[in-house]
Amino acid sequence: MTTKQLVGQIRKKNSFLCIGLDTDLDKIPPHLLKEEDPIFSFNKAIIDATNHLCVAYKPNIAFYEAYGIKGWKALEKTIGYLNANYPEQFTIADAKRGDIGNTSTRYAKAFFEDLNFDSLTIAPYMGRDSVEPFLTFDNKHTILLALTSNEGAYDFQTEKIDGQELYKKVLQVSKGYKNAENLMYVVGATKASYLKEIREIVPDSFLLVPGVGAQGGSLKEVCRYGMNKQVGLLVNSSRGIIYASNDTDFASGAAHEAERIQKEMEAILIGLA
Ligand SMILES: O=C(O)c1cc(=O)[nH]c(=O)n1[C@@H]1O[C@H](COP(=O)(O)O)[C@@H](O)[C@H]1O
Repeated sequence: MTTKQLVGQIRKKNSFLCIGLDTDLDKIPPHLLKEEDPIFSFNKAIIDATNHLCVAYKPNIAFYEAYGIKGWKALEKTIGYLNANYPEQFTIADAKRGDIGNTSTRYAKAFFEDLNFDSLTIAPYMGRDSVEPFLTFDNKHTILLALTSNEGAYDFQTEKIDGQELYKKVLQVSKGYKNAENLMYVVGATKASYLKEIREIVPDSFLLVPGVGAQGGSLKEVCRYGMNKQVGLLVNSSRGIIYASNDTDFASGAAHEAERIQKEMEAILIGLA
């Protein structure tokens, strides 16, 4: 999907919500465990109930790898279902990969070609030659971790190197990578106070912002400094939406919570909030 198409969807739906499919067999409604593929059944019901309220889905790959071949099959079925039935949805494989160039190329093939995701999260730590292989794919997006939502972000990301915080260096240096127009960045919603300075470095890039909902980040705070002319934000909530209800009404419970966030987004977009 092109960035222009993504922006078109955001405008059409008045939503920049990304729903995280962090599907955990210990948390899904127990009646689904009798199904042949409980992970896929859960994801399908959530997607069918919420797709009109969001513009993106983000399966976190750890939740699938945790179940071995069964989990990987459920992931394949989920991305296949999204691409076949809701091709307007932007899909994010949250895998946080990145390795020497030769290996990164294989990761890129796995997620962009074999599974056909629109985008993939990548750790920037190994530098230019670990990131550039992902950037060579047309209309595929590489989402680089800049300033993450967790406490450990303060261990390295905010530390200064030659007078500049590491996360700022990641933003600045990566702008010079070949095909850098295919880059987006992760900034945690819990780090909203940093967004003004982040926007000074990457005014036009899309930001994936996880950390509202279960981690307590504020949507309003994120929008105040993070939004740009094309909106430029994908705000993710996983547990807060998909586990809003743990009963037979789980899909409508998820839709209800997604709608609550979408309405808040709509109010911000039309300037009421
Ligand atoms: O790359 C991510 O998506 C990510 C980066 C980050 O800084 N913080 C973060 O929480 N995430 C992911 O976003 C999701 C957040 O889930 P909830 O806290 O349940 O909404 C999880 O899949 C995390 O792995």
